[in-house]
Amino acid sequence: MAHSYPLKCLLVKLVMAGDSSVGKTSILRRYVDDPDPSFIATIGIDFKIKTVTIDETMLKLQIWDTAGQERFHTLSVSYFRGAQGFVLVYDITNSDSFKNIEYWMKDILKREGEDVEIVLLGNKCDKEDARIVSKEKGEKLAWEYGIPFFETSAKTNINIDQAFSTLVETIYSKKASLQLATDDTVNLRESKGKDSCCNT
Ligand SMILES: Nc1nc2c(ncn2[C@@H]2O[C@H](COP(=O)(O)OP(=O)(O)OP(=O)(O)O)[C@@H](O)[C@H]2O)c(=O)[nH]1
Repeated sequence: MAHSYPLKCLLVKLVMAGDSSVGKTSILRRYVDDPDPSFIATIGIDFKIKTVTIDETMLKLQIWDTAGQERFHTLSVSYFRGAQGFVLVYDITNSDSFKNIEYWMKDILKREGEDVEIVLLGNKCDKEDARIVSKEKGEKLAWEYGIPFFETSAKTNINIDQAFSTLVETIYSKKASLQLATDDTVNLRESKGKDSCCNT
């Protein structure tokens, strides 16, 4: 019987980052649509799995939802290690969360170097009346960092899929060539057939 599995399956680690209450968990829940989250209660770190297919390749996204509170900062950044992509979030109604993007960027680049993909999200764009950070400011900051930018709403489901798709497609296009040569060293794991990472 001809197998129906795609030829390749790659594991991609993504991390949600940004200040407390900007909406990281809400964005992730909206994207993954998973009512039964995996939760490591003792350390307060949550992750979810979502599988997407690009071309003939399955990508198993392991998305870590870190805590934005200052007291968890050291713990949160410890989960940055080995990530290929970051969803960096601020709240358009909270200017501090926008100012702190600079520090989150430094944390990411300091730990993971330049070889990561990052997407910047200005979340809660459904709250136009309470807006403090203009869309232009968000666009300008993202342009300075050379990363994609979206204004999103986890509440009304604006641009959530688009933001993740952009991030994942960029990772896929850049890593696809590397993976053949370096495999695990770029933390993209390929497997085939019955024990594939995507056949869970
Ligand atoms: N109006 C509106 N509210 C949102 C949106 N996203 C999240 N919220 C609300 O903002 C609050 C914080 O959301 P969370 O998803 O818990 O934020 P977080 O970034 O995960 O917070 P930490 O876990 O403390 O880091 C909750 O009350 C959400 O319902 C959005 O797009 N629009």
